Amino acid sequence: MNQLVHSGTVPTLTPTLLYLDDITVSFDGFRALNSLSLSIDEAEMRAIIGPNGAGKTTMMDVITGKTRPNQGTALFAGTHDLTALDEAAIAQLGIGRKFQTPTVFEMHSVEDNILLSLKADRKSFPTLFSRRTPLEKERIDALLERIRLKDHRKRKASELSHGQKQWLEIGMLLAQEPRVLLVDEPAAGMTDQETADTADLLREIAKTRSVIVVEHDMVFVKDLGVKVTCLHEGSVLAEGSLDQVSADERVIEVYLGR
Ligand SMILES: Nc1ncnc2c1ncn2[C@@H]1O[C@H](COP(=O)(O)OP(=O)(O)OP(=O)(O)O)[C@@H](O)[C@H]1O
Repeated sequence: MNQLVHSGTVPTLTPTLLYLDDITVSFDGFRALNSLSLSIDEAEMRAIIGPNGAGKTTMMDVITGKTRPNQGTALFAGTHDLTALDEAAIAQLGIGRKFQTPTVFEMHSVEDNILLSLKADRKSFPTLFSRRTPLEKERIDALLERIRLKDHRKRKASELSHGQKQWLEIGMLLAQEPRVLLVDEPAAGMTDQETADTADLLREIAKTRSVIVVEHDMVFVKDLGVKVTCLHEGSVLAEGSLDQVSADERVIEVYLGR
């Protein structure tokens, strides 16, 4: 959905999907988010960087309804007020979140993990033994291809490498057709090759969906090649290309170092 944004005197239509404005979250008086404003377009990938304690996780918690802000606006697709919805309702809207540690069904095969996610709205136990519809089979194949696990479909998830488990979980989230995917440090603990493949995977996903990636690995962020937002003390410190943000004196001071 497009959102009307007034730039100067001429209103223009921009495809804003996620709009945060003046978000503040206080924990016993300490502001984890301090008047944070940020907007993400439809099918945009954004990298969020910043020092420990900058508020990155708290921002994701606000978007997914885990934490309620004390003040501010959080709109999804121009109309849905995220501050008024619970986590389940927000997930239903199409906001998927991947935490840092992979959570897959270890004892099930790779393809059954995807199948369970396709059918997540039904009871999982009977569905594993029920026939796969041709449409389900087609979707599982497409997802396995996308997450680079087609040749591993029959293996137990527990046998996958750490990187492959991360991809599997991304595939499970994709099975739910999110409009935006929030991903927390996907490259942590991956080999160099897996890290490069993950950057490719996220770029492919971002052709049709928005992706927000929280990341500390600057090589990976460079590889993503997307707009970067640096948070500090709960607000946006700098925003732009990685080159612009990493040349910013304030970012160097609080995060990147000299
Ligand atoms: N439930 C809570 N109660 C009290 N303080 C909290 C709570 N959650 C977060 N904080 C504080 O809010 C600040 C922001 O934390 P947050 O986890 O959002 O930062 P971050 O940017 O994700 O950091 P990191 O890179 O270390 O994950 C930190 O100072 C943290 O200690």
